[in-house]
Amino acid sequence: MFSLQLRLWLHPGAQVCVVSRLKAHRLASLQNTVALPQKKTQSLLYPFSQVEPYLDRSIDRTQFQLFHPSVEDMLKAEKLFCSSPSHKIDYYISAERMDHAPVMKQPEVCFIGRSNVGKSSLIKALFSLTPEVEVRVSKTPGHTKKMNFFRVGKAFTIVDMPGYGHKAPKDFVDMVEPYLYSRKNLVRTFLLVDGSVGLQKADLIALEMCEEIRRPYVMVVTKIDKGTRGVLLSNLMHLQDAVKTHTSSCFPQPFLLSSLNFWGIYLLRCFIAHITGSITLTTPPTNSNEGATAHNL
Ligand SMILES: Nc1nc2c(ncn2[C@@H]2O[C@H](COP(=O)(O)OP(=O)(O)OP(=O)(O)O)[C@@H](O)[C@H]2O)c(=O)[nH]1
Ligand SMILES: [Mg+2]
Repeated sequence: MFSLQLRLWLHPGAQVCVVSRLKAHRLASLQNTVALPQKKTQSLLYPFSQVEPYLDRSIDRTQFQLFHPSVEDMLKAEKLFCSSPSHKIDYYISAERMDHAPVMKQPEVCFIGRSNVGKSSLIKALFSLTPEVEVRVSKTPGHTKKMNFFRVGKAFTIVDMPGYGHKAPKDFVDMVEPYLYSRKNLVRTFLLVDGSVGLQKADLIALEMCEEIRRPYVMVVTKIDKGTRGVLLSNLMHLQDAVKTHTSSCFPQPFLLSSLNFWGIYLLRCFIAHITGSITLTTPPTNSNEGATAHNL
């Protein structure tokens, strides 16, 4: 543990992160978490470890841990989320319609889900090492009204989408569907589901839409800090069942996350860095599906 910390300080680029970190949440950086007790670090880095002991023995754990990078790989990914003069992270532009969306060559990932599910909060947590990048969140559903594009240097773009369902913008479908169908550089869609309430009717419609589009997408279970563990487990099992029986383009591993506590943020940073072809993993993925990068999609 100690030697890892030492190596971190010797890591090139660490300086840049330190400056941004002064203002950021103390858990925003993986470098701070390695000093925590092992169990706490484990649940921050691999949140599935929080629910795993409560799963029935008959349940296969493999699908929950297909993407299970090393701490070194997560550190490599984290560097991408630190802004520097040669690697600028910024809010770029907002678009109300697909034909207003900027043409970009970098691989892109987008976040969709019901209004209030925590899309903007998740992006804010991803960018917490660069607090000067403003991502607006609100407890009022329907807050994000446009597609907001954030550039991560020359590596990739992250798009925050308006939510569907309650108080969704009227033009939600006209805005988001054409984007999901035709955006050329889109390498992955992240479909967020609230872990404290589970799959809702609107989520099932979104799932169906993603299946129709037939582009790779990934489920993210948000707000795992909220509600009881029993409720989370039952919602997770239901979701896994839906993914198994009703999907063919969905990555079998759901990403468990709390933007509030930073659980799962490091893992997701690493996954994004991997699928956009921005890092090479030292530990090869165990499943060919998620081994696909921006270059071979
Ligand atoms: N407990 C808890 N609350 C969260 C989490 N993520 C987001 N929230 C809260 O959920 C509310 C909605 O968050 P947003 O990130 O604005 O949700 P959104 O999906 O972007 O919503 P729209 O822009 O309206 O579509 C805010 O009050 C957040 O503080 C989480 O991981 N845990
Ligand atoms: Mg939002």
